Amino acid sequence: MEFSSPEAQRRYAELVRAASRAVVGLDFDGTLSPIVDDPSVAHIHDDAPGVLVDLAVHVRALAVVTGRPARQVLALGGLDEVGELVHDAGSDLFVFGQYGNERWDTQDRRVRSPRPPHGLSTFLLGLPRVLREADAADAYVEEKGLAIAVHTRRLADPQGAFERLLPSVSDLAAANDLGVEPGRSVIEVRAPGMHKGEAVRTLVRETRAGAFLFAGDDLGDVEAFKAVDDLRRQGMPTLLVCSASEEQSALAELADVVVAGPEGVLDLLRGLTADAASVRT
Ligand SMILES: O=P(O)(O)OC[C@H]1O[C@H](O[C@H]2O[C@H](CO)[C@@H](O)[C@H](O)[C@H]2O)[C@H](O)[C@@H](O)[C@@H]1O
Repeated sequence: MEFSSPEAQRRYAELVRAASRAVVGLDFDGTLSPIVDDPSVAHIHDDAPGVLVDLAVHVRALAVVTGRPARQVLALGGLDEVGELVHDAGSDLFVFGQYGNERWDTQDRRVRSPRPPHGLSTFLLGLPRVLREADAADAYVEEKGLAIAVHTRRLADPQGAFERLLPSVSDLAAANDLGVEPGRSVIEVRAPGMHKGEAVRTLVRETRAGAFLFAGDDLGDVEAFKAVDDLRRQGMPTLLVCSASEEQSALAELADVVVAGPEGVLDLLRGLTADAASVRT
């Protein structure tokens, strides 16, 4: 684990001392789940359920905060079962899906979801022309109910296709009152307004968190990082963790700790569990 500064190392020690009041917020793709070509089979890392349940004994709550639909991440992560074990350990598991538009938690156990934004069906009708004109007709289009994600990872030139598509997909989104969320070989189109930072604020309010760790890997996590940074400025012990990849470096500059992908995230959480246990005894 590589701290960005001595200050960051001190922040980790503060978080350990405040662990019993801490919420641990985790992105899914690229953080709990290794990146794969086909988004429909991006299962949680094999070790993650056990690591989360072990950590649950020491913290106030765990949360998965993702761009995925909540039902899909519950399935890919086996999070219903993880939630039962987390609950048995005396903690709670929250799932914020679609960048905070959907939610599920171990108290309620139902997915709460708003209606899809009005412009989404018109956007979808115009999308094939935009894909053809950007020479990306074979891009994979993931329909997520509240959003549409255009994936370039499986094209011959993923980055080139991404760059050709971003302006025209953004124009079509704006014409339908929608916003864009660029990510790792993906451009997501969804209603503007909600983001992962709002999920962080909701978690703090509902759990009365006294400390916060957030781990993410992509641009969609920047708002969560900003919300946690606000908490830090108010005096709360916090830690920002970047699950590093060669594809995206934006979060590394903002993080206290940079770790090597999901394996590194799980190692950090194992360390936090051990350190929090030693503080309790
Ligand atoms: O907020 P996240 O949990 O990081 O989810 C963001 C989007 O991730 C997914 O796409 C990414 O993961 C795929 C599977 O590993 C990969 O093929 C793709 O290139 C990545 O961008 C997902 O498909 C989206 O729906 C999520 O919103």
